[in-house]
Amino acid sequence: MALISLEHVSKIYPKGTRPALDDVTVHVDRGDFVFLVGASGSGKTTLLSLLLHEEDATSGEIRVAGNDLRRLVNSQVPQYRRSIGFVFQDYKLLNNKTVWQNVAFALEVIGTSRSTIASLVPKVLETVGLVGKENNYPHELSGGEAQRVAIARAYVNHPQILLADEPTGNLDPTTSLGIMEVLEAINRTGTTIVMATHNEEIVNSMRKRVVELHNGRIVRDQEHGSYDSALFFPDTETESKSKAQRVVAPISSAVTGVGAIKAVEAAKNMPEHDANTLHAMNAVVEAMHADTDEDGGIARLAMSVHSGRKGRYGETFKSVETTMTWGRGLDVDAIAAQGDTDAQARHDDNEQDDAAEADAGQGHIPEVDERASPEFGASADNAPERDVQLHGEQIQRAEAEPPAPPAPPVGDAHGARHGDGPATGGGNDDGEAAPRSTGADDGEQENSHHEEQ
Ligand SMILES: Nc1ncnc2c1ncn2[C@@H]1O[C@H](COP(=O)(O)OP(=O)(O)OP(=O)(O)O)[C@@H](O)[C@H]1O
Repeated sequence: MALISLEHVSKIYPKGTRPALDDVTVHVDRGDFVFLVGASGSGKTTLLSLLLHEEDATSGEIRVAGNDLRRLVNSQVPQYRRSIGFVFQDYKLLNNKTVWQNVAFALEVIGTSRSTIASLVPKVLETVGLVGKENNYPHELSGGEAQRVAIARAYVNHPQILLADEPTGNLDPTTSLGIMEVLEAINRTGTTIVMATHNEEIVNSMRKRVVELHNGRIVRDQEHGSYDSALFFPDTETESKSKAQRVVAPISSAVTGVGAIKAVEAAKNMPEHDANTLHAMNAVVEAMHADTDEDGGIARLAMSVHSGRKGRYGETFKSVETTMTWGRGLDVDAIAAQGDTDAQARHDDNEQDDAAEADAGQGHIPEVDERASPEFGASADNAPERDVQLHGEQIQRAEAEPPAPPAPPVGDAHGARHGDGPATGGGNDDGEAAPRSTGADDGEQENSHHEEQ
């Protein structure tokens, strides 16, 4: 039985001109790690919002851990959300609380005893590499540290599902690597992760399952996908280099040096659930120490980061300020001002180019990287035209034409592969009581995930 199951789900917002999600069928098994990719506006956040029950589907059926979300009454929603951890691009930390208090708060709101909180919080902070930052307030943290607090808070009660919406969207590549290591370790302990991302390099390196949305429809569901398979292995030389990288596998982490946790003693005298959570936390620590990067995803990502990959991926590793044009946390005014400056610079350049072309007698052909630069937007919509792989078919996108129309959704086909039919009955599908918290209902988060921190 799938842990998460969407059957013919559509979502039309009141002011929407088209469905944000259009007949989406997808199943996620327990323990999966799924990347949700797609251009801005393709429906990734909407899908996560439906899973969190922040929004209701217009039609279709959603079941999460045995809960039929259509039948969830308001009073059940907080309890439901406690079985799901979520992490957002802009962290959503409580600004008037320290790192320690932010994580502790997620436990306080579900009635965890003080002694258990006192035991758990240091361990989860150790797990995510934040020892020494316990008393810092959010404004005294780097972006990577803030995101690790958010992950600690989302994970402190060991949810069976972790949803992440662009968790590395505001972070530089090296910091993102540390975040991915933590998420990977959490996933290895059995937590199912669904992560929406625009980050090509992460998706390409990790080679987890990739579900791609286009205009609200699923156009790709690939077991070990990349952001764009045709791009990632454009030729055999690149592929063989990649294989060589996998053998080297050095891991540089922002979260190494975490000490092993002696769980057994600490778990004595704890309520059963708290003890389970502590054990789960230890499992994450062990997973990170075990260095069992079995499929080499973290190693590949580390190699990409440290090699400062150039060429087609060059834009990915420019500084975050110049690449993350989709980032919600960016200063729009500054970008607009920069745009004016850039426009003037382009105007000046064009005048020079025109003069040069007149001399040379040939047209100006823009470089690929130039068109992918921030002035054009680095989103998939504006990415350089290229061959794309949809449903195993090679589709040639014509230069300067709009993106190819979406292929028919593959949700049904995938459902046949993953689907076990809709869950029946209430409660978790494994018969366990739902884990109690993730900080999902910690007041600030419940309001809206568009809220500014
Ligand atoms: N509250 C809303 N009301 C009306 N339309 C909405 C609302 N939220 C999202 N939409 C629309 O639904 C579509 C899908 O948006 P969504 O935020 O899910 O996309 P996304 O893939 O997450 O995009 P991004 O990568 O930019 O975050 C878009 O056309 C968007 O304008």
